[in-house]
Amino acid sequence: MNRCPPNTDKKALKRWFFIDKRVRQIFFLKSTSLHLLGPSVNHHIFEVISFSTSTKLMDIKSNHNAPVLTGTAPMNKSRLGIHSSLYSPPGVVFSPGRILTIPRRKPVKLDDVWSSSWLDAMKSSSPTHRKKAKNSGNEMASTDTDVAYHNWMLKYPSALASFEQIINNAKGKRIALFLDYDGTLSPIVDNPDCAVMSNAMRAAVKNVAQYIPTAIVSGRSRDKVYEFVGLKELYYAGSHGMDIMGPVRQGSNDHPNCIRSTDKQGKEVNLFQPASEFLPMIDKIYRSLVETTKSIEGAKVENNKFCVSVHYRNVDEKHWKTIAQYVQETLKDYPRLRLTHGRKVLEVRPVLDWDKGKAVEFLLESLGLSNSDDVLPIYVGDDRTDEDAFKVLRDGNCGFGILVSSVPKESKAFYSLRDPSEVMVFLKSLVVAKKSSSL
Ligand SMILES: O=P(O)(O)OC[C@H]1O[C@H](O[C@H]2O[C@H](CO)[C@@H](O)[C@H](O)[C@H]2O)[C@H](O)[C@@H](O)[C@@H]1O
Repeated sequence: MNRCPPNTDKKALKRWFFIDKRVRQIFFLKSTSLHLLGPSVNHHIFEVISFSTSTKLMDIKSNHNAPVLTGTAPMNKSRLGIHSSLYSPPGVVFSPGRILTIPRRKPVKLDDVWSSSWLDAMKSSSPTHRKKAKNSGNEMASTDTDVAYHNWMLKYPSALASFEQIINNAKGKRIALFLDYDGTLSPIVDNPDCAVMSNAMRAAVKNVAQYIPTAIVSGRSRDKVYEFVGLKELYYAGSHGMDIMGPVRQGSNDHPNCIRSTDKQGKEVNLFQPASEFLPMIDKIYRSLVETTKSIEGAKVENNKFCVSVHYRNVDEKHWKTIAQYVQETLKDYPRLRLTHGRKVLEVRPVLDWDKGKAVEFLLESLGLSNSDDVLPIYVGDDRTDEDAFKVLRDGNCGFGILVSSVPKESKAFYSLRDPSEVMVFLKSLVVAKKSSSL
């Protein structure tokens, strides 16, 4: 059943057909062979389907012409942390006769598959890359991108447009605010050393921290992010939450890796470093990665104390595969380290059950704000590592995440903000609400 919306002009008609075609293709894949393709493809499909309007999905779901799956299924990429994209998985062909064909491939070495999977992830973790890819196909003009973003916002409403709702939910509750740094408080820039925060943003963060307990939770080393933010009114968690400096609270934080320390102002604090035993290993792999990637123009390796970032933002795309291979080779000697993907960055970190979500729980406990119905934690972040925090809040049904993104992304957040400038408006609005006693 392929019903077209009535009274549409030519341009809208073309757009509708494109979206409809895309959703139908995906639905055929979903309805027949999802289990054969593995969780990463499942995620991919979920993401694409979230763009469609419910009316279109209803039309499509009523189509029972099941396709036939032939060929071999691609490798399950989920264990490599592959992110979904808006496009069909490479190698999957949708034939006009509704027969889904996955081409047979020559047997390949596992290593080759791994590096090409890494490459896929590197490409899909770059929103600008995805945008270029769409436009180069001439299938999706900018208006269509806008339509996609608009549809996405139905699922992740703007935290500014929904501000009144947020305030109503927060009435009578104590808010705790968690802020990611790069891409949230400072715009993404080519040189990670130059990701400074504007004075206006600094003032907004300082202001909000006067009314609401506020912590920065970053992938950067704690020292580095403190250098950028420079506000003593906040709590800081660096290295994706593996280095937390929080308040001292009697009877809490009795974790084995928690020690009393003093901050830069001489105040007594709790220092929690669950990955401290990895320090020599991280230092070693940092030096190896600097060495192995030095021949690749634009590559930059950053030591984030308990994790290492390998940046490829300034590397020509034709060398991305080489970077992936080098990092993969180096990691082979370190089974206790793993890799995650960020925004044009490969993140090497300890195999440890600790992430930004755990850091948020830890800080809430330190602040005496855990297990309390009258606390509303809000986490604002833009990256995949922030998803761990969004998930903790969503699953615990205790607060919510706000995803900062100018492109549609599947997320565990509840709300969205387009970019750091909207984050700043949101922070200022919280202050106004606090001052006017609306909160
Ligand atoms: O958790 P975050 O505070 O968001 O830190 C994540 C990574 O952010 C930085 O890299 C990103 O921002 C850079 C500056 O805009 C950009 O050049 C880079 O491409 C991005 O990936 C930081 O340099 C990394 O160490 C952090 O892990």
